[in-house]
Amino acid sequence: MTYTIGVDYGTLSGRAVLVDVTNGREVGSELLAYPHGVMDSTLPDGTALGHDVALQHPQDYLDVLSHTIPKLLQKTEVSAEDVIGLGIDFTACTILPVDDHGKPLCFYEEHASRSHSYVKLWKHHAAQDKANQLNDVAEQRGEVFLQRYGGKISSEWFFPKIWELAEEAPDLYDQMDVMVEATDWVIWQLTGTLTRNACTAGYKAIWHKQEGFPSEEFLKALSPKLVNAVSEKLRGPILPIGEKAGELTPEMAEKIGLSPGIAIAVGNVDAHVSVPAVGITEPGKMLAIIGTSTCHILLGTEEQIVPGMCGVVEDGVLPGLYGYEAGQSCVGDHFNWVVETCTPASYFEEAALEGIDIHELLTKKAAALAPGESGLLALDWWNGNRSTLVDVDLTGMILGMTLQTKPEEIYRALIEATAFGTRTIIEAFRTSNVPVDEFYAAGGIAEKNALAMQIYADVLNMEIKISASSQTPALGAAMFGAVAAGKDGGGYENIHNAAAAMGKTKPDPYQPHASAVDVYDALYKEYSSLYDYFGRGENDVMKRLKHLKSKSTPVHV
Ligand SMILES: Nc1ncnc2c1ncn2[C@@H]1O[C@H](COP(=O)(O)OP(=O)(O)O)[C@@H](O)[C@H]1O
Ligand SMILES: O=C(CO)[C@@H](O)[C@@H](O)COP(=O)(O)O
Repeated sequence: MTYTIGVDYGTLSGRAVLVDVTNGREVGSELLAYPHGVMDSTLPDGTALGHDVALQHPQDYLDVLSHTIPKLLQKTEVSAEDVIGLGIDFTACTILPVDDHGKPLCFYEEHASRSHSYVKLWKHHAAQDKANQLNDVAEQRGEVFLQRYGGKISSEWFFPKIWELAEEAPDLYDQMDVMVEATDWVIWQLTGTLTRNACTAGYKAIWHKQEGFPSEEFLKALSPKLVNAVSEKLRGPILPIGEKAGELTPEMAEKIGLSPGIAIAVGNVDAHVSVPAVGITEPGKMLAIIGTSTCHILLGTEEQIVPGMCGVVEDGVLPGLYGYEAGQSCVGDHFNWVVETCTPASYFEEAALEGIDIHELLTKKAAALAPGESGLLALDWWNGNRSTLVDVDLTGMILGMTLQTKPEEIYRALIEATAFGTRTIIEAFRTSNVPVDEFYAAGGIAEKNALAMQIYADVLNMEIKISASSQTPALGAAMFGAVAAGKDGGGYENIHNAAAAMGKTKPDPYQPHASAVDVYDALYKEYSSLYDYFGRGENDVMKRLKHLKSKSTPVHV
């Protein structure tokens, strides 16, 4: 028997999964919640943090490896000699400043109380003003890269974050040797060598296989301080996803209980790594990872500009293909909002009596409604619109409320709105000559909510295949570990072969129901006209309301 390990670094915890190389069977898993969690109010020494700051401690990432892997082997009684490879995936853009030995600046005692020496987590939003300025400068200069990112660079990405560091802590900026994605930093610790991955370089740091990173002139136009941001601070070879980054060093092998010299895959990202885990290796098959928010990943054979996508990157998902990413900022978050804001105590009592979760109760009641029966139609912009409008200032809306409207009707209308949002994204790809012929879903909601998946099948008029794994990213990472080991090392020659043997979806995909498809076609037309009316400038009432809100002074009585 041979095994591979995938480690999935999420926002709050890291999970290692041991997988059988021959068939993708998940033999066991171990999780460690990050001891420092997300630091958004104070640093470990009590130093207070400002608004919109979200940091992490890199020691937690190393602790995940040294705590979970030895336990995993012990629990499953698998010998370290039988593990041939390891892959990881991470949230992104999650970056940290390090010295020339890869030591994070926050590990220096003298920097322990300086927020800029820590990891800036993907949802660190304190660089929004930098993102706004960057977008203005890029637009004025006619930078072509903007089109590849739906017209806007997000404050969550690399350049706004490094600019924030350069401006607010210039001495740390000078002291750091390189700024590195956490996924690449962990791989560096495992192999002893710095490599960067094409996925985060492309989607988060505006890198293009032919054009490279943004030019020095552009960086100088942002700030003279950033002129060396690419030549020095982003140094390091960029490897395509699917390659081997190196081999496990003896020191790390000792710490994490694996054999020295096993293959370590190039770093990867949680959404993108999931694609082969459901067996996708070719164009035309979209995977949606549906949870708190949704990421859509799709492969194509050519680089096309798709309005409002998050990015297109050659080799960014699988080698030899273009990977496209799009997304919806608010999905499960809406459903939670209904639970917390629109659901009376009697529903909670009923759920407790039935011994089910409140989401399950609302879903059960919503499932008893026919499509269109509630008379409601919603716009799913509770947290802005990521694709296709790329506008964080848009807000949500529910039309058709009456005195008879019930919580389960709102719950269902929001599920429908997220499905309409996904259909809008699919149509944007199709009209831009990027085919979407099949639809796959993974993530918490794909697994837990059958009604939501049936609604998606009906709204999209497509079969929906569900990932067979409840740990899809970790499975994907483990598969890349087996590919890094190679065929001669007991793994696979390439990710295509690994996906064929190890990737899986559940039997019995969701099928569209013809009668529901017709009703949803009619509702989608209405959704689209509201989408354009409120989202494309015909009526900017959402922005005017937001503006008024920001100007108003609260009245306290
Ligand atoms: N049964 C359910 N049906 C629909 N949404 C649910 C259900 N249970 C939890 N949720 C929502 O799913 C989201 C969590 O999704 P999950 O994939 O588990 O996590 P994450 O996206 O953070 O990785 C939360 O927003 C929660 O409100
Ligand atoms: O942005 C990406 C991927 O591009 C994610 O890593 C980031 O949104 C975090 O997602 P999760 O909260 O882990 O689902």
